[in-house]
Amino acid sequence: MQLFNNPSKQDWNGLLQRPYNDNTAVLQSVQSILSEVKQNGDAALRSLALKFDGAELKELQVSASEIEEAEVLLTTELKQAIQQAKENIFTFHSFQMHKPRSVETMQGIECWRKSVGIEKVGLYIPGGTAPLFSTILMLGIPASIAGCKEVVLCSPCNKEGKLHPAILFTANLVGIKKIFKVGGAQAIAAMAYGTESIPAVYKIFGPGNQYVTAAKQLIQVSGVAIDMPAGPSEVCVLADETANPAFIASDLLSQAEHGVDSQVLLVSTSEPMVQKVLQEVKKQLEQLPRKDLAQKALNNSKAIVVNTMDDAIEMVNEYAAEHLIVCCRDAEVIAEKISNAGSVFIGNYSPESVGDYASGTNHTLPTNAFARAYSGVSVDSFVKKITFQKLSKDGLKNIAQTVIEMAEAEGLKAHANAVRVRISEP
Ligand SMILES: NC(=O)c1ccc[n+]([C@@H]2O[C@H](COP(=O)([O-])OP(=O)(O)OC[C@H]3O[C@@H](n4cnc5c(N)ncnc54)[C@H](O)[C@@H]3O)[C@@H](O)[C@H]2O)c1
Ligand SMILES: N[C@H](CO)Cc1c[nH]c[nH+]1
Ligand SMILES: [Zn+2]
Repeated sequence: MQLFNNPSKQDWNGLLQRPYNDNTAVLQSVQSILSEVKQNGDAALRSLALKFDGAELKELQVSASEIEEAEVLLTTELKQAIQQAKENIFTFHSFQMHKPRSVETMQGIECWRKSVGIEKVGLYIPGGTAPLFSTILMLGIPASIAGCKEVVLCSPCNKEGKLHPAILFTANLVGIKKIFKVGGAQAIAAMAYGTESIPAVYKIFGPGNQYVTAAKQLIQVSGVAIDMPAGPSEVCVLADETANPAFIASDLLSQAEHGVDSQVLLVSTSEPMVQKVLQEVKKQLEQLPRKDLAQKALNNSKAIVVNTMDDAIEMVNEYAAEHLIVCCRDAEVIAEKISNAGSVFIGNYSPESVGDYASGTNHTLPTNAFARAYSGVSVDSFVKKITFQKLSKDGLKNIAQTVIEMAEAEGLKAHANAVRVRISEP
């Protein structure tokens, strides 16, 4: 992790760049994967599974017996943990569903809006470097609360052509039956275009590596919606001299261990504090089984010291991190000043890992500064909001002149007539 001391504001933009900003090569190879799947369907999926996952697949869909067998392969403790996480995530997300409320905009004109679940959705569950079964809870629970009728799940298999039992157990727990052993950009293509085995969906959700994220961005031109670009994980920690260096180091490493393309950032007003964190990072890194991955991510990562807390807040807002941890005096007051972040963790006892797994909030979040404009996944992501209106005859009379005036000014006489014909009815 490189240390930068009081960089000038002109240098901020360069400093805050993500490591793999130029994804031209990734986009090109993903484009050819998308075309291959569009043309050759299941056959392309089999050959890409061999190429990227080393697996020779006969059936792409997980069978009912594979799902049943998975349950006995997990410990009771893990099943209980998944169940607890499910309950918290359900509690947080069920509060996001609103009952339609009708508003009378003028006398006799009633308008309302209703949320309707998207009928067919596809969930991508990352599995290249770790089987992220927690992501199934993050996507499957809001999909079920929203009332999505058809849910398709894709995740890459191992060399033996199998999905991790925790993926199968968790999918079954949230009621997902259509599970496919397909990963990477090819999974996104399959859910967008449909193949002989995999049904096409209307919207695709879920995080993934650079290939998966590029594929989600590219398939939008074919009319399929996506949740957001949720690429390689990142965390930014905002800390002053009151923070605990060991806690901060553990948070930075928790996201660095996701993969070589992750980035972590420490922004602080205290150089001595940053030095202590850097020492702690070295110490704690040695204990990690995924030390090599984390080390590569740390090579892309930065610790930045600034003069004032106002500068620090401005910097983290410009960076727009997927996750922001605020470990400062008056952390709650500072958190109120955050305008760009996927999810914020306040104070010394709110490590990001709790949001990754079990506190209740969603961990599928915008990366690569997309938090400036996108929100993380929620029940809203799985619904369309349809507006309705009903006018009485008197209501139409009340608004008639307004509409006729405006329609005629736009030169659209037929629009005006649709009102006139009704109010002139005897
Ligand atoms: N933003 C979020 O909300 C969020 C949440 C969880 C995880 N993540 C991120 O998801 C990512 C998961 O990545 P992963 O790699 O472990 O799993 P993954 O499932 O996203 O990707 C694995 C697949 O990538 C494809 N692939 C690998 N190398 C390729 C190449 N050279 N060309 C084309 N395709 C290739 C293969 O098909 C492989 O099956 C991590 O970066 C993690 O940080 C993000
Ligand atoms: N930190 C990831 C989101 O960027 C989510 C996750 C899943 N498992 C562990 N972490
Ligand atoms: Zn994580």
